[in-house]
Amino acid sequence: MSIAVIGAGAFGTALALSLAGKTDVTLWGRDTAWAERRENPRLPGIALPRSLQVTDRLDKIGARTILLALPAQTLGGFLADHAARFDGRDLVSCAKGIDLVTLNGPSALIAQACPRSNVAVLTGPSFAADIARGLPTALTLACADAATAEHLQRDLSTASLRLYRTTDVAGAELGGALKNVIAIAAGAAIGAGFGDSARASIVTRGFAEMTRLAAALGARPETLTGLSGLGDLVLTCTSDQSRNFRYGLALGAGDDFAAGTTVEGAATARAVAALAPRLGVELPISQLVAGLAEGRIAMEHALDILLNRPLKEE
Ligand SMILES: NC(=O)c1ccc[n+]([C@@H]2O[C@H](COP(=O)([O-])OP(=O)(O)OC[C@H]3O[C@@H](n4cnc5c(N)ncnc54)[C@H](O)[C@@H]3O)[C@@H](O)[C@H]2O)c1
Ligand SMILES: O=P(O)(O)OC[C@H](O)CO
Repeated sequence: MSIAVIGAGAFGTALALSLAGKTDVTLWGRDTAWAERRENPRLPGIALPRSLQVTDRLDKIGARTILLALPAQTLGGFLADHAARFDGRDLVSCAKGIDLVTLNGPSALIAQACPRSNVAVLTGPSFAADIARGLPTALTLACADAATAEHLQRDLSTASLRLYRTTDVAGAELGGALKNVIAIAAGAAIGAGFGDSARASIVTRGFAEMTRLAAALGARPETLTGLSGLGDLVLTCTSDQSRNFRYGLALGAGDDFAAGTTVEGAATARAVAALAPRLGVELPISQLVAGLAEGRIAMEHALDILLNRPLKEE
């Protein structure tokens, strides 16, 4: 068995490192100048073993199983250029977002570009640094084809990475994408000084939004209560390790935020705001995050917008 990881950011590198202890792994990045030092600046302080092959040449990727760990908004462009190379192999999406151009999730983009492939999703509560350090982590592996789900679950589990499987691709993928939006709102509440009670309300009402939207897009509600939904929501809304949460903190506090940081929830909020009226679902927190991210709504009006909505049953 051999595995390739496409995308040498923090997550792709962490997954490659974890799997390299078990099998033959090649990590592809568009910029691998760091490879000789065996330390990726996106994952500082983590030494990469010599056994992990790092390349910037896609023609070197021969593995049957490919993990795609690029940010969601860059995946469409990458597939437009390179999909033919991968069609027919097992392709595992590791991105957590909704594409702003098509309003599709990464798995649908991949399936459209590579119609002969089995497409799976690897998602769930996991910081790259935790995986890279070998800390215990549980993830969800979703694939509509049950046999492929089983073999990918086996192949991608390691001593510290425990995978659960499901055939609900939409549910698993949407949980991972939508929790990023709610994490921005949770961070904004903390950054603005609204307190932990406000954060708990946002997590709970945000989870209701995630479940509503996912159901409207064909997901099974129970998937949202699993690792990929509730599990990841809890992690991301409560940890300073999360870039989405930290971006929210900065929005709430009126601080600058480091440009170039991958914050999937900002674009995904805008995608969700575009989907909501089409699907006839109400998503006030997500729509507020979209407005904040676009600069259409000022933070000082955010609380009024949420609190002045009509009173209703829970
Ligand atoms: N970092 C984490 O803890 C973590 C955990 C779980 C899931 N994820 C998900 O993994 C995905 C990637 O996140 P990350 O943390 O690795 O991001 P990152 O910011 O660490 O790295 C992104 C990488 O993508 C590369 N890239 C960007 N555009 C590209 C393009 N067009 N072609 C080729 N390479 C390109 C960049 O060079 C960079 O190496 C996101 O969807 C994220 O939500 C991240
Ligand atoms: O740093 P974030 O906010 O992109 O979160 C990383 C992972 O998705 C957490 O599961």
